[in-house]
Amino acid sequence: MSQQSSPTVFSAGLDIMEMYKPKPDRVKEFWTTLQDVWLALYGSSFPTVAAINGHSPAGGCLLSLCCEYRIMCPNYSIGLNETKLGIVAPKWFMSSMLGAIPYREAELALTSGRMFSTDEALKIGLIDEVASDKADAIAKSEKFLSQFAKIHPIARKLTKLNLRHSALEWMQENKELDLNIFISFVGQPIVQKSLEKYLEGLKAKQAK
Ligand SMILES: CCCCCCCCCCCCC/C=C/C(=O)SCCNC(=O)CCNC(=O)[C@H](O)C(C)(C)COP(=O)(O)OP(=O)(O)OC[C@H]1O[C@@H](n2cnc3c(N)ncnc32)[C@H](O)[C@@H]1OP(=O)(O)O
Repeated sequence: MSQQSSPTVFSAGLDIMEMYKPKPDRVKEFWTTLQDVWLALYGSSFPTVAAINGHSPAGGCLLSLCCEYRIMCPNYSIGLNETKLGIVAPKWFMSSMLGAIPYREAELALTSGRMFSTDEALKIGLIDEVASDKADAIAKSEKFLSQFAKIHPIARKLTKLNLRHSALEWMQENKELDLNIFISFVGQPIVQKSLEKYLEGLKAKQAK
C-alpha cells in the first residue's frame, strides 16, 4: 500500500473538515466508511505492507498500522496525534498501535499525541525498515512479501487472523456503539473548539 496525496504526505489522516461543524447527513457515512476500511485492511487475509512515502499523522498512521509491515522513507513524521487535536483515538486505533509497539511506548505516544520522525519510529518499532526513497520502499515491500512464497498460504492466513481476531471481533460486534460514541463526542462544544484551534494553527503555519 503506497499512497500519494501530495509529494510529501502519505496520508494527512481524516479530513478534519468532516469533524469540524459535522454535517448530520454525512457524519454516519464518514465514520462507518472508516470502520469498514479498517475491517477490510486490518482483517485482510493477504499479507500487507505499507510503503510510507510521506507524513503519516493519525488516520494515516492507522492505515499503515493495519498492515503487518511498515517501510518508511526518511525525514517524515508518523504517529497517532489525536490528543493534539483535543480528540481521543478510538479503542481500535489504540489496539492497532499496540500490535506494533510495546504498551509503555504506546501509552506515552498516545497521551502526548507524539509524532515520531522516521528514525525515532524505527527505534520504537512503529516502523520496521527505512527506505531511501519510494522505489526502494516498494522494492523492500516486494522482498518482505516474497518470503511468504515459502509459507503455506492457509497456515499464514489463519495465523494472522487468529492474532487479530479479538480486535476484529470487537469491531464487528460494536460498530454501532463506536459510531454513536463518535457522533456524540465529536459534536460537543469543547471538541469543536479544540478542532477550530487546531485548524487555525494549521492555517497560521501555512501563512508563514
Ligand atoms: C475532551 C473530550 C473528549 C473528546 C472525545 C472525542 C472523541 C472523538 C473521536 C474522534 C476520533 C477521530 C480520529 C481522528 C483521526 C484523524 O486522522 S484526525 C486528522 C489528523 N491529521 C492531522 O493532524 C494532520 C494535520 N496536517 C498536517 O500536519 C500537515 O498539513 C501535513 C499533513 C504534515 C502536510 O503539511 P504541508 O505539506 O506543509 O501542508 P499544509 O500547508 O500544512 O496543509 C495544506 C492544506 O491541507 C489542510 N489539511 C492538512 N491536513 C488536513 C486534514 N487532516 N484535514 C483537513 N485539512 C487538512 C491544511 O489546513 C491546508 O489547507 P488550506 O489552507 O485550505 O490549503
